[in-house]
Amino acid sequence: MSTLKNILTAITPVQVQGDTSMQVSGICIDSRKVGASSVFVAVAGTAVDGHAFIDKAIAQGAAAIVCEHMPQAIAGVTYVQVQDSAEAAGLLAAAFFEHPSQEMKVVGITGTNGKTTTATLLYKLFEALGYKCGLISTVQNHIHDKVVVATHTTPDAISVQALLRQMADAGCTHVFIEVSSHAVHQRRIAGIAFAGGVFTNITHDHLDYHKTFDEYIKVKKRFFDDLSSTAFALTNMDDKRGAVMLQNTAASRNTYSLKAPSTIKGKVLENNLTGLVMNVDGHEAHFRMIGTFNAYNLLAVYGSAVLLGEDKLNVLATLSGLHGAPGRFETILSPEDKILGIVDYAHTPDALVNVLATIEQLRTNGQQLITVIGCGGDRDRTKRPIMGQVACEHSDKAILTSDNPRSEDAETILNDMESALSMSQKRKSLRITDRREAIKVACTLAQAGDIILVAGKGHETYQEIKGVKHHFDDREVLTETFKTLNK
Ligand SMILES: CC(=O)N[C@H]1[C@@H](OP(=O)(O)OP(=O)(O)OC[C@H]2O[C@@H](n3ccc(=O)[nH]c3=O)[C@H](O)[C@@H]2O)O[C@H](CO)[C@@H](O)[C@@H]1O[C@H](C)C(=O)N[C@@H](C)C(=O)N[C@H](CCC(=O)O)C(=O)O
Ligand SMILES: Nc1ncnc2c1ncn2[C@@H]1O[C@H](COP(=O)(O)OP(=O)(O)OP(=O)(O)O)[C@@H](O)[C@H]1O
Ligand SMILES: N[C@H](CCC[C@H](N)C(=O)O)C(=O)O
Ligand SMILES: [Mg+2]
Repeated sequence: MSTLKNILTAITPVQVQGDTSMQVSGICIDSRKVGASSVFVAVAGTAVDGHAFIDKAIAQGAAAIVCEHMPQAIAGVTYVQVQDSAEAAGLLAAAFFEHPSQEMKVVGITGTNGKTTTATLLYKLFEALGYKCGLISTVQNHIHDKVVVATHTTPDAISVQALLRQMADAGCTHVFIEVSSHAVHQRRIAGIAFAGGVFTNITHDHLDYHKTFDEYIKVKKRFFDDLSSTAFALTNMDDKRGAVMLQNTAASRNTYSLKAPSTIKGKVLENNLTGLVMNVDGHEAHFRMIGTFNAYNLLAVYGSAVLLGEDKLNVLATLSGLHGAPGRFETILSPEDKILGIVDYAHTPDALVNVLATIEQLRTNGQQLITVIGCGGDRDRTKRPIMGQVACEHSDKAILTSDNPRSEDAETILNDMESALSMSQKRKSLRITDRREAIKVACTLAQAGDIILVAGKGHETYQEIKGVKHHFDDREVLTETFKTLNK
């Protein structure tokens, strides 16, 4: 427990009205979770404005309210007016939890694709090197060896500080955290002292939220703009926007690439279904990760580890034996190895192009590729026609199906996916709304030697339809179907 006065030292309020000497029991951005003596921070969201719930928070026992606009009548609690309550929520939570990030080395990974893979590999690498580590990722969070369910890629400002406190108390020395663009924009990361920031890439996604690609770039860049001079920034120079990320950062500037000039240079020497052979920073190494896109993730991991002070050769030797994150290029062979199933989390046009290009490089003459793909509802609509085209263009057969329709009508999403298909692309496509059925049809069509890619959901173990999450796991469905069809 701390006093309100104590935690207020973390921010510069516009004004404070009322007593600040009381003990506070927690910081809350959701009135529904407010308990006695907690501080409610009213944040304007995308759906509603938290300021509308101030009375409810007071009725539930809030000791203080942090807000951007002072209400007309002030009742029995302390009010703290701030410029930006989302930012204040993070800073106050960091102070409430006694700045856990300052006790560890916290590295944030941002970019459209590759965050989970890079963060997970870093976590596995540093655990293998003998450190106790934390991982905050889309798939799951880890407090050393304890798994904590993940609800977001980057948790909200309060949850993330609570998680970091648990990590510091458990003796973690390093934390690897995915930093989504939503998290930067909503200031979920305010109050985290980063030891490093990594940029993977930026391509089409989330334009429903950020509206324009320029805005999306600016938000990602802000993460680097906010790094301190003691931190490192590491960027991918082969990405068009890689250099921009470093433009205004106070952190040390470091770069990696396969093509452009950079401080950490890599070269792919071999790329096949067993993994990659690369030259990394002058040393040859074999990795279990598949595809050129993973060569970038490996360089980001290697670079971060070296910038954190680890020995280069030790890093490469340890990294060599590691597998990536679940649901990323996860292979499932049918009984007797007749058909190769690949489950991948590609849910952006760029990720889909990359994974299909990787399969194209690896397949041999005569192997047919059948792709099963859907697009999520309540997310960027403009990526749907592109993903439909990409799937048809790079596959022998594309089965367009549902992903997580969420609140949307699955048929509307499929109409969007089909809307830009050319005649020849249409001829290659099938539309099967039910995802289980779509996977079954793919398995029925596949002949011995063929490849089935099931993309978009990766590690997910549910399908969200109209607010209900039904159990669904692409890997399970593929495995079961292979068995029942005896393929
Ligand atoms: C679009 C989006 O990012 N929404 C996030 C946002 O919610 P919001 O702005 O819609 O909140 P709101 O409902 O308008 O409410 C505003 C405020 O009023 C409060 N409130 C609301 C109701 C009430 O009764 N009382 C109350 O106090 C809310 O707690 C909130 O503080 O803030 C919430 C609290 O942090 C998040 O849970 C929520 O994530 C939603 C569920 C979500 O699906 N987000 C996705 C898009 C997301 O964040 N994805 C990224 C990864 C993307 C990627 O990399 O591919 C992620 O980091 O997970
Ligand atoms: N460096 C990369 N460049 C391009 N595509 C990649 C890269 N790494 C992975 N991918 C593709 O993107 C998919 C998602 O990868 P990953 O989960 O690591 O990304 P992410 O950034 O964490 O995604 P999310 O935004 O959902 O959190 C993978 O399944 C793969 O198809
Ligand atoms: N972090 C991404 C995940 C997308 C996964 C895909 N299966 C979907 O539901 O669109 C998002 O929230 O946009
Ligand atoms: Mg992720």
